[in-house]
Amino acid sequence: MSLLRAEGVAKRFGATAALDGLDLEIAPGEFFALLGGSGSGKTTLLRLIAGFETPDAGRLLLEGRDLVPLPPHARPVAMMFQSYALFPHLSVFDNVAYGLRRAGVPREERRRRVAEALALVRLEGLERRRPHQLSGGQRQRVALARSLVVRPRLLLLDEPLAALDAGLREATGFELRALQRATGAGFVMVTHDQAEAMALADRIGVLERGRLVQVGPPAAVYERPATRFVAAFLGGANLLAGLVRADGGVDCAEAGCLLRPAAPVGRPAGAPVTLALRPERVRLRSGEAPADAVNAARGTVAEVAFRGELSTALVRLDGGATLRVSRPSAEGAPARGARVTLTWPAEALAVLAD
Ligand SMILES: Nc1ncnc2c1ncn2[C@@H]1O[C@H](COP(=O)(O)OP(=O)(O)OP(=O)(O)O)[C@@H](O)[C@H]1O
Repeated sequence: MSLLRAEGVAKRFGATAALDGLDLEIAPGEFFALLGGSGSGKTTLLRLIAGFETPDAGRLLLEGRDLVPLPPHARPVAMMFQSYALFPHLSVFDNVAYGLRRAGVPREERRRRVAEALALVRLEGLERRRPHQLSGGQRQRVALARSLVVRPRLLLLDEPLAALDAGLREATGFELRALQRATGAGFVMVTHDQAEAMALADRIGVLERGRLVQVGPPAAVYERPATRFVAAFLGGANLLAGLVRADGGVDCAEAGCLLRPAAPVGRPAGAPVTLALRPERVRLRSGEAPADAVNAARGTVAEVAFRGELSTALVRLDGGATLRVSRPSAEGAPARGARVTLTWPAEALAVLAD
């Protein structure tokens, strides 16, 4: 059975459809990341699952049980807010114990479970401190302990790493992953950071204007984006437009060559189609390709940007399109103005649905 099941969930605020008939299934123990731009409905979905909002239509089931009639505290769900929402006047211990006290858990058990939760997030010894006496990373861990101490079946995390320094984010991300495995709870994390979502989650879902436009394992969504929005949102794919030929190839004037994807295009001859091509799948070599090349375009290097491990080159193709090419900096950067040939494997071309 799925842990969480959302069926046709809709929520409007006045004229705004924050969620527009959303279907989603989360498996037990899954780490799921919801990605989307500002205002796409990410927080609204979390608030509906937690019970802070009521859906206008649709169903929300947790382990088969209807969540909607239950008040927030009766749901086996916890939510960690982006701001952490710690009580400033309470100690770390009392912040973490809060949910247990409200649920009427006896004092001894409360002590034991708070100690367990603080050990889980490695905060032993800081029980008596107040939130203002902690670092940002420690405050984040108090918020995590407070969410986990009630042993939720599902933990909702709204931008859990957003308030941390860049340096802390990676380490804290690994910790989140380990906590998720240790507790066995399902995690649903909201983020607008695509790299973070892909690094942490078993599956990601991309929200666009209140609809989930694609759901799948990070590598699958990244390699095979379904729409222009997903392609652009996840790491800036190159988009190439062309016309389908009778033999299944795609004439692409802006690339100045024939595109031949490995998978069937699935459109009739003469139909327009757009293909996505990831910058790191493009190979760059100096010199000219033959004029009738397939999956090989000629162009001139317009810009080169060093980005540490990788360098990105912008190559203006003779057909007019500009392609982003990224490759390990260790391979050496091409010179600006150099004539180059770009090639890519057929399976790197993903046909977009729109
Ligand atoms: N209480 C509310 N009253 C009116 N409009 C709201 C309310 N909550 C959300 N909205 C609107 O619903 C839409 C979705 O908002 P939501 O907060 O879910 O987006 P989000 O994806 O979490 O965005 P962000 O990344 O900026 O937090 C937005 O257009 C927002 O302005």
